[in-house]
Amino acid sequence: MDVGELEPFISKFGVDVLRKRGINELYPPQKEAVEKGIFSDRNFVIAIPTASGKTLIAELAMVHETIKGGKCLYTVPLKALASEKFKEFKKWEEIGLRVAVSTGDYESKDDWLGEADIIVTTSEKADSLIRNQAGWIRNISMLVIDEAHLIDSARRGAVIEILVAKLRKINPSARIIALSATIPNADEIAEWLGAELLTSEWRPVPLYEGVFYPGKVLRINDGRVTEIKAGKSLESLVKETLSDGGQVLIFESTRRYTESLAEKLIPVVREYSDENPELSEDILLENDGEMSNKLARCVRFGTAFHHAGLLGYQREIVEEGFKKGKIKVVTATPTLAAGVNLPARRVIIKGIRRYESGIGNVFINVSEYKQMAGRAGRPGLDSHGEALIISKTKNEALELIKRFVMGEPEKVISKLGSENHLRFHTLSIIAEEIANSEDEIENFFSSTFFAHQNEFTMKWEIKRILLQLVKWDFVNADGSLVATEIGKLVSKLYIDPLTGFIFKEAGKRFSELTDMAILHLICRTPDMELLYLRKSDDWIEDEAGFFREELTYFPSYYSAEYDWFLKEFKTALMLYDWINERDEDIICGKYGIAPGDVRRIVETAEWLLHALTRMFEFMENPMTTRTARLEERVKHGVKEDLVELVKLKWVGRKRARKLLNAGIKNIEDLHEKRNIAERLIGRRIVEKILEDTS
Ligand SMILES: Nc1ncnc2c1ncn2[C@@H]1O[C@H](COP(=O)(O)OP(=O)(O)OP(=O)(O)O)[C@@H](O)[C@H]1O
Repeated sequence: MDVGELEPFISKFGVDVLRKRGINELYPPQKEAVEKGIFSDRNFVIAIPTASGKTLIAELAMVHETIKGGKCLYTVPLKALASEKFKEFKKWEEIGLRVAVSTGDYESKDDWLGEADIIVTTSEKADSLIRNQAGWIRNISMLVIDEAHLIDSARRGAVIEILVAKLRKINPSARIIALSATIPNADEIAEWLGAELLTSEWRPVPLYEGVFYPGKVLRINDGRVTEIKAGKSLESLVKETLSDGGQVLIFESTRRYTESLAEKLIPVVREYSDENPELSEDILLENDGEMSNKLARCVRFGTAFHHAGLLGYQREIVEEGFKKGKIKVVTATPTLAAGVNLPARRVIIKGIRRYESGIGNVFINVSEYKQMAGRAGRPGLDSHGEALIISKTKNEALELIKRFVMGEPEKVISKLGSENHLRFHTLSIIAEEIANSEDEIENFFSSTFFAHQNEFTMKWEIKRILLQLVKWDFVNADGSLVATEIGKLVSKLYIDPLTGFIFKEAGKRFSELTDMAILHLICRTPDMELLYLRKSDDWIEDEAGFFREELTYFPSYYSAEYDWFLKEFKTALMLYDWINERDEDIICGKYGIAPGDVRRIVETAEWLLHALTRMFEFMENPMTTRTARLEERVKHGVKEDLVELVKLKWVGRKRARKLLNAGIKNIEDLHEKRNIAERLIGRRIVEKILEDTS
């Protein structure tokens, strides 16, 4: 179908936008979506393979919707994906559509979004906007859920269901379009949404799947296995693709393996890659610790590793470098398959097992395998993509074929039933006055996917949770259910009610706490990501003993909570080192983590300190100024005297300290003493700082 045929729905100018992007013909599933009524007022579930043009189907529907005067909300699971989609959708501004992205702080209404036609955001942010009663939410006439199969995610899935249920309450006529990977029970999701189902196996680049064992590749085509001669090692597979002008993406099970493999492949890759001195230098822009240096060395010679320990800007450099062909091989943990669009001609799955504590090595899910394999093949560049699982022997290879290549992905199962999700969302629907009786709460949950999948009622769970919320003073149950003022605040802050309760109790009991005690307090909440305890972490106990008198809680050595407490304390101690300007590399070594972990935990701590400050403020606790100051220090990882300087982009804690020691306190000083600054932190960095502040 020529895109010209879309003119009645997206206007002539809309068609021009498509053509400018090089899109002249619709892909078969896109054509089917048009024929099935994507421009009608029906809901849709679109479950088709990766890169087969799902996003474009939603874009067309949204453009049509906004031309009709509607307003669209496009939700994604990750902040990084929101920016990616925002950049893509901005092309529609050419025809006058207003596109916006919002992933910022919770507890804001973002009123400026009222002006936008298409808003891209994470599911959590969308839910928080509803909680903060953003008026424009009522005008949303279309909700697009990207990666809807993530309803299955234990941590992030529940909010997707809640979002749908809330939007249906607020605006029953709003359309819903769910985009999903291919899953066996897409029909169940479609039934739940009362939606038209579109499934297809079509791919823009054909995908060959297979298994490698030394000397052979077994390729599966239409259920038949063909033996193909191959080299003896993973290196030979990489060489083969590179010598043919392709790129390789390799999945490994742990971060450590991705790093050592990327390094090991340098001698193979450098034969086929130009050196990338600038990219390599850029990797060290904000951090020059051990991991960053390792990555810089790899990137210089055309390989890279990609995992959650990298800093955000380093991940971007790797992704862009790979897309531009400067990086030929990326070794990644499975998180990359779920999040980023980074196709390669050959995908190699080396880590087909994952370590589960208490169980040992287990196979990954078939759906995870399919996500990874689906990354093979770059549209327009490769005639086909190839996904290969690495095995040691022919027997193992045959087993892997049966299990993964021929296997069916797992069904999507709702995770809303767990107590923490129910507690979190029950308070919110009471606070937002969506429900004010037990029956109404039950009725609300009955419109979720969980209720669609499960016959039993949630009556008893809801009763139990209500008792708890009343006991914590977040809900008043005299007559109809009403959220108390502090209960409303907890809901708007987007924290678990249990976190709210811990903060409230601390606010009642204490009017003076040390930095360490406050950091430990936030680490006691269920919203905090805790560090693991390693066998070599005996020293944590000694350190905890040292701070014993300051802490708000210190269980007995014999209690069941003691080990958990040590994890909380270890995390708090890491934050304490961070705000006292301990070297980041030393922190990483001391706690067994990478810079990306430090930043992730810091970001969570910052958010929780903000929530704590808001609650203390509400309770008129005198520690409010102290917790607010601590929030700033945690954000930048500095002692108090550096807070101003680190607000400049590219000025981290180390650079700021060097500058301050030389008497440079702000941007004016930097201009004045540019020569000194360049000597201290490097010419390129100073240039970047001045560029970004001019
Ligand atoms: N009809 C088309 N003709 C040419 N290119 C297209 C067409 N439709 C989509 N594309 C391009 O194909 C690429 C992948 O499309 P898109 O991102 O929509 O796939 P997707 O199914 O949403 O992928 P994912 O599963 O990763 O979310 C994009 O670069 C997009 O611009």
